[in-house]
Amino acid sequence: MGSEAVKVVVRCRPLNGREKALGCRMVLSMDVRHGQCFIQKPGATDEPAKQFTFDGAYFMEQTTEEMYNEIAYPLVEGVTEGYNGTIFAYGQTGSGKSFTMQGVPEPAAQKGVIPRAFDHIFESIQVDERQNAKFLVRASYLEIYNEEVRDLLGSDPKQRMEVTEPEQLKSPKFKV
Ligand SMILES: Nc1ncnc2c1ncn2[C@@H]1O[C@H](COP(=O)(O)OP(=O)(O)OP(=O)(O)O)[C@@H](O)[C@H]1O
Repeated sequence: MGSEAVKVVVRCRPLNGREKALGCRMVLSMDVRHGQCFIQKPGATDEPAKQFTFDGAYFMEQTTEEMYNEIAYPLVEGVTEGYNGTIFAYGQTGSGKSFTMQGVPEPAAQKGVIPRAFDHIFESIQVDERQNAKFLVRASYLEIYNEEVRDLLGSDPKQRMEVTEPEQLKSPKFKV
């Protein structure tokens, strides 16, 4: 994978029970090695498939473990060396964002990006051999849904937070 500052990868989940019951068919295929997706219009076999290329492509059988090792690992490794890094999942409802980021405990290969990043960071801290090195790890867990912000670790995760921009700081700040 190249050395661009921003990388975009795509993941395809299997059809769910509801989609199968409705008789939906998979219209997507992938060339995983080249990060390419092909979308074939149903019933239009004479039309060429629409083709899209990403920095990475993950199809149904690929695990979060593979995704983490290829995409997130180098980024989190950079964070342990003092660089900033962001991973975010984007997609319509039910597309698999939580499955990828939070994951499921079983099978182990589908453990999510967030718990993997936590393990990775704390392992790096444990093996850091610098004398007197101190580490501060902070975590917050916010939901932004329909322009509304909620603190999911707050005493009332349903309480809506106000987004303000203090004049002095000139940077956005969340306030309850
Ligand atoms: N790669 C995958 N393999 C198997 N099942 C998956 C995969 N991705 C998602 N699923 C399943 O699809 C369903 C929807 O996924 P998920 O809840 O992660 O979607 P979401 O994008 O977080 O949705 P929402 O925006 O509504 O919260 C879940 O039942 C999840 O277990």
